[in-house]
Amino acid sequence: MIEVSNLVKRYGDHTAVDHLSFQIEKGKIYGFLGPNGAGKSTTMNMITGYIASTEGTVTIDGHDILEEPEKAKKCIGYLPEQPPLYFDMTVLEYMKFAADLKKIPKDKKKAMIEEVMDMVKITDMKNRLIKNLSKGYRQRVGLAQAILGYPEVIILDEPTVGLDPKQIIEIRDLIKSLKKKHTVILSSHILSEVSAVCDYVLIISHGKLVASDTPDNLGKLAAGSNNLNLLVKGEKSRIRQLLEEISGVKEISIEKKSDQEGWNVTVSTEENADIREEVFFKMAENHCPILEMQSQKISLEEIFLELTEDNKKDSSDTDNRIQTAEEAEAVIRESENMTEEADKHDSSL
Ligand SMILES: Nc1ncnc2c1ncn2[C@@H]1O[C@H](COP(=O)(O)OP(=O)(O)OP(=O)(O)O)[C@@H](O)[C@H]1O
Repeated sequence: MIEVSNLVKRYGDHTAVDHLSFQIEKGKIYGFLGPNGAGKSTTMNMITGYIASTEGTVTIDGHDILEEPEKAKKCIGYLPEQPPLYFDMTVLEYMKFAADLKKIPKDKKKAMIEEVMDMVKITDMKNRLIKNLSKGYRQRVGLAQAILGYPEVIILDEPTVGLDPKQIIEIRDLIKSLKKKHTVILSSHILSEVSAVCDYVLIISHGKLVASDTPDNLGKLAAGSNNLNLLVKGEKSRIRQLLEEISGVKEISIEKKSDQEGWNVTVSTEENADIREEVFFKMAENHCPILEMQSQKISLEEIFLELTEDNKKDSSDTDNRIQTAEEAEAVIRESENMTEEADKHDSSL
């Protein structure tokens, strides 16, 4: 569907996107994840033909975005980070304007606009000036123009930034529903967002692709290892010796906490090595009873932070935006009370 090959964007000496290559298949939701300044918007702007690449190519359904821009762009609906809205138009006027730009046939225009407005729930606001809408409704209008014409691919740059919790949930549900008929690419710097919505995640740091996989597989991808934590009774040296005999074991640490029976054992294993059963039988056969066993998976969050750590340290663009799921949730909780106020304000206008 989309093929990005060795894409590079340089601004003077600064390389914003550095030899990116990936493929996008039909009918999935892809998440472009990376810290601020990683190069997400620049990449999206090149995919959609908003800006030209320094090197590399983007083809959409076989059409090169620079050589056959009209044909390629016909397949794409784009919601940039700043929605391209005209504040002095009403929602309906803007939708008609967007439909004309997209050359939607006259006989289909009215029905399609009504259908799309209904889909993103802005029908009640159709006669309201865009400048009088809340941020959430403006975002929906931006989304409506991206969906208009039902392009095969819908590209959304940070679609939930600045929205309140209720609006975030609604927009996420809407994005998920788009998957039935469209391929969706969205960018975000919030990990919980991509793992909640996307089938496939591309992690970008310093303009480079540092990992790409399903959220599940990325979650399993340990940065070298997974840990198994045990509480075991028996002789310390014997426990160590037995564990050393198991293949896949990388490191063993054995400590005793004064207030408890048995040894606290942490075994770090190679990626994808599941040694739990072997540990259980070996310890049982050798009369070293296991009192507790817990396998510690490395979270997607830890992987994301590790893969993009340098970017966070170096980035001159780092601002006060939310970086982690915890921060996002704290903000969400804080702003929960504001949701109803915003809704009341909208319906009183
Ligand atoms: N027009 C430009 N001129 C010079 N540098 C630019 C320009 N646009 C972007 N950059 C730089 O390119 C890098 C990537 O920016 P980009 O906006 O693509 O990042 P991003 O991952 O989308 O971040 P954010 O989430 O903050 O938007 C940044 O260092 C940015 O300062």
